[in-house]
Amino acid sequence: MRLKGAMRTIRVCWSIWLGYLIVLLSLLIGGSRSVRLREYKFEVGYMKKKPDCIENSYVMGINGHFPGPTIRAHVGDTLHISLFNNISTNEPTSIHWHGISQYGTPWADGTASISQCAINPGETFHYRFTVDKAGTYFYHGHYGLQRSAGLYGSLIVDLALGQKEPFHYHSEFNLLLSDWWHNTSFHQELSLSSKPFQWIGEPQSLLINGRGQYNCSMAANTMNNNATLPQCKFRTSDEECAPQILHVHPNKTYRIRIASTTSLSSLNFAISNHKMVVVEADGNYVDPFEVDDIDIYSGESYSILITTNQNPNNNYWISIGVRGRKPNTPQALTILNYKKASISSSNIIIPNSPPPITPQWNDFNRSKAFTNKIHALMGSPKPPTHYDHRLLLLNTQNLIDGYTKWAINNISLVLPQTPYLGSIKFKINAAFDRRHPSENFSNGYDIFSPPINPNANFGNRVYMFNMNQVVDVILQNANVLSGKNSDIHPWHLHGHDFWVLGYGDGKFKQGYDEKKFNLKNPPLKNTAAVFPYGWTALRFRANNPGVWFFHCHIEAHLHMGMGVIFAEGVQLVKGIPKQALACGLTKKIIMSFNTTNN
Ligand SMILES: O=C1O[C@H]([C@@H](O)CO)C(O)=C1O
Repeated sequence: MRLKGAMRTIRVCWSIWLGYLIVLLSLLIGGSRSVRLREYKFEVGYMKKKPDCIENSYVMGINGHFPGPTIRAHVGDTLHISLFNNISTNEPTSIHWHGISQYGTPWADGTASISQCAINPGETFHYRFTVDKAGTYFYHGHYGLQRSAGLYGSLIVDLALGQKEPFHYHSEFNLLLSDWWHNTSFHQELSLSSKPFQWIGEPQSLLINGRGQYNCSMAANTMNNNATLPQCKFRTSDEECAPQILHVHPNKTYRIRIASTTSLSSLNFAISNHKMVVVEADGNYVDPFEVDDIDIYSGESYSILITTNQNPNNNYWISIGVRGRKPNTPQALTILNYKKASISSSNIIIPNSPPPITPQWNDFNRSKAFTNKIHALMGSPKPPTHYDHRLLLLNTQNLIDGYTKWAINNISLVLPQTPYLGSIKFKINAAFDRRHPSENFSNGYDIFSPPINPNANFGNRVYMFNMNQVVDVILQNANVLSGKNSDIHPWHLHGHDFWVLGYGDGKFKQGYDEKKFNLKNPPLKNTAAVFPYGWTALRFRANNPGVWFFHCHIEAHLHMGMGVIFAEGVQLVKGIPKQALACGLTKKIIMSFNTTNN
């Protein structure tokens, strides 16, 4: 009896301990999930590749991969990426995590001369930051023209475990779009910086996940250029440049994440016979809307849903083509393969109808109609109804000492040697021009004529905001130097999302045009286009202590000075790692600290 009793007691104790153990384990697992640290080692360097099937191309890759490895994390995770500069051509580097707020870690934003010192060859920089919003993002080089050289990759943030998206899908694909030149980024840099200036021209190829095919027959057909071109290669394996084919099952819903890291091109994305429902833009949910195709500007990302409800015995084209600039680049193509339509590594069924035709490049009304369909999903944060600070930023193409540049309110940005984050925090006046930059431009400026005074100045002033101020930015487009054109410029803000309050044609009329602002359900984005001869109105709250780049996401335009610097609450920034500021005029100061606790 006694023995039985003792056995029972032991069993009860065991089950209690087992219970404790399970709770402890689940806490440990659960706890570590909510604060999971994800570590990556990135080694940046050049490698020989053929992104568009042309031999002897050199791309900037990571760990031998182009595009770089996809980072996938959950909301709340901390990423630690140690970035080793192994670039053999003696170039510094830095990587920007596009769309990530960097709240509390502004030194990890990856902007050389702004948030950190450029990383020299042989050095390792440690990026540590938390991802706080689910969505489709990417990362890319933010030094020189390294994005054009191929330094980019995807960054996907999933919801925290247990959370649900406001839409349903069976499976997903991830497409990172880019453009590719046969001239190296060195050549491009040289031609943009020389006197007389030489424009880089349109890209030779468009790439989907780093793969394209230069001037092959199918793609070129779509440009009515049906010469005796090489066959496009659609085999699924053994061809380095063969496109990644999207294999689907019939009657399912798929999420396709699409991000554009193009250096120049505005793109149109379409899938033959399939409607798409847009559900996410730049990491924010949008009120779902159905379209046949989407426009996507450099720096933007979308998620679309498609339903595979077409004849399952066929395959369907997926295409991207150039919009917004007179195209001189064939479409990039891949295939939506219904698993029933047989496919083997050597035999792919080419869709039986031609690829979708990219809409007219200069049908800007069509572009605006798409953009105006994007609204925030109900329940998204609403914009404040009033602003505290309004900037009117006019972009012009100018000549400075005979060099062709872009200027904002007559200043073409040249970054200083010392990162602003350090020089503002430690009040080093000599590091940059402390005067207030201009918040407006002349009332009489005629945006439809070439600049009357094409001379602008170089500068590096900073727009300083008080913490939590509501800032309006009106981007105003204008004619270029030749007086014959006005380009599209996709503007990207670091450190914040902004509400896109509206777009308009012509010159922004203060006191009148704001009556048309959408304050009800404007989308939150981090990149928005300003259309030719038009304006775009943005609103954001300056609530992220740090120094933030705001610039045209066209790599060549940024290189030509098309950007401004915003700063707020820099004195609140704590714990900047020494290595972020160990250069220029902050080097001595930062090295004298015992710890990172500045
Ligand atoms: O910045 C640019 O310069 C050229 C052209 O305006 C002058 O050559 C072009 O197409 C741009 O986008």
